[in-house]
Amino acid sequence: MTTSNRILLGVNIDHVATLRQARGTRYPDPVKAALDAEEAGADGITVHLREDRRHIQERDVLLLKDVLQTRMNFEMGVTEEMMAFAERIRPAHICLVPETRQELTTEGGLDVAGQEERIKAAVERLSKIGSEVSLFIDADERQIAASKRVGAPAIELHTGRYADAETPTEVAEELKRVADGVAFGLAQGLIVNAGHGLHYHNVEAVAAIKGINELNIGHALVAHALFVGFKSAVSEMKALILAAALKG
Ligand SMILES: CC(=O)[C@@H](O)[C@H](O)COP(=O)(O)O
Ligand SMILES: NCC(=O)COP(=O)(O)O
Repeated sequence: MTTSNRILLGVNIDHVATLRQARGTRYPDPVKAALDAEEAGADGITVHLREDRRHIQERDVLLLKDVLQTRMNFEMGVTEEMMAFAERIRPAHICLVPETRQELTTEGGLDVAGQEERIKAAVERLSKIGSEVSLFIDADERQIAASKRVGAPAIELHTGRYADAETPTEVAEELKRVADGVAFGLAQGLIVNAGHGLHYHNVEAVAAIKGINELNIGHALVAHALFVGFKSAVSEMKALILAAALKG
């Protein structure tokens, strides 16, 4: 199997909206952040419309749909409300994620293997609107094989455990888990993306894994943007991942 050195950067703008929602203001506008990200080299824009609306709002998604020059990756829980909204906006990409209201962040991957019929129905329904559907899962062969069986063309491997690993041994183990997941996903004929918890100090090892199509990165990028501006934060991240992919 041949794999290229090309790797894409999807910029997740959720946490620009988190700052706005903290005060109920009109600023900072995630739509402005998305346009700046595109100018700085983002290959796509990711938004997660959470059931509790803690950050991104419908208004953001509707505006982005009209103004993005690249493509939207719409992250959503598998609920009727979200399915109907996705059918209305028809994003280029949809990533199905697990969601619980109380969680601090997305704490693990979607259990595709444990609910194949339900996820298969969702993938079929969303594929009909022309969206490329991916499943946000742990780097686990059982979940990857199930993702293939339910007909998803793509997966996004959750890198949170790698990002949270503390000792060098844990980091190496978690990185290997992601790399093995990428290889297994590619062998199944899936498009393999990855993301969650990646930042300027841990991203290179993941970007160096051969065959990853896209990394979705948000929280660290928004945090860095506070100090260097959104465009610089995106272009620095893009340069890092491209260099790592070329070396890897
Ligand atoms: C699914 C995913 O990994 C991201 O969309 C992430 O969920 C965004 O941030 P929060 O989990 O903090 O809402
Ligand atoms: N799917 C992962 C994502 O979009 C970004 O996650 P994070 O960088 O905000 O942790």
